Amino acid sequence: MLLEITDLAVEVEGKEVLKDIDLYIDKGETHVLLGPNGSGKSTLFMTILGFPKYKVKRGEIIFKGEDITDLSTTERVRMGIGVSFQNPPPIRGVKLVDLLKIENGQKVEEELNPEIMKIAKKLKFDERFLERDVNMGFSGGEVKRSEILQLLAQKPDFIMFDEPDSGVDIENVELLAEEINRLLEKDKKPGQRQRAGLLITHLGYILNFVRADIAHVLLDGRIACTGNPKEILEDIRTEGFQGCVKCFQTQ
Ligand SMILES: Nc1ncnc2c1ncn2[C@@H]1O[C@H](COP(=O)(O)OP(=O)(O)OP(=O)(O)O)[C@@H](O)[C@H]1O
Repeated sequence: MLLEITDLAVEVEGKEVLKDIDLYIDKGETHVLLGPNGSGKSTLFMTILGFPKYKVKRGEIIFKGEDITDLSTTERVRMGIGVSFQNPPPIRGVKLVDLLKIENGQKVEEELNPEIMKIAKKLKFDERFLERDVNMGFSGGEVKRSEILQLLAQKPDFIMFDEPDSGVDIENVELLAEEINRLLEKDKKPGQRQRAGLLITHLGYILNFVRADIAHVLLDGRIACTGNPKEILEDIRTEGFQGCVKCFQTQ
């Protein structure tokens, strides 16, 4: 198992935001996290990444067989955890090209790895764009594409995507999805994949292009439903999240 989360409870600024979270994600799997605003989806991401504000009150997080519950974010990233943020902050004074080199394990003095340059061009970034400071004045779609490009440079084994399709136009969603599929090794057979992903989506549009194996619905800080992504999305569309409450109550 790549990631094992058991009995997790998390507090943010003194408020219990997550409770009783059990989540198991194996290599080759793509999981989806659904749930209404404020249900705790981003909190779960931040906790897996180990941001100090998110205090683990109970439970543990095991990654690649190692207990990472008390490790720093830097150590977790080094072990192969990556994320594309919903609204990453601008970084004044740091050029995108230099960040990509660091994420790719290169020295800033070197030329950017030609493979990464090729992917950058596929994502519609030219050399001039890469010279810009990270996220400074980037459009919404450019931010999302830059997040995916950075992940492609970093090549983490466990990748979290926080609403990769929000605010992205149709053409660019397809482009992004193609690169997400590349990151998640969808071209290989499931048994041969080394990576796994966890994806937050509100409307599920991205799932028309990125195949997901399992969906979980977070309600009020708890996983209320787990199952087939298409069926769960359909349930939510027809019955709202209350449909999931029923499912939770009958468990
Ligand atoms: N830094 C913080 N300080 C105080 N409360 C917080 C903080 N971060 C998150 N919360 C609270 O935790 C709850 C869960 O927030 P979270 O951002 O995880 O939800 P979400 O499911 O990702 O929502 P959305 O779909 O709107 O992005 C909310 O009530 C939020 O106000």
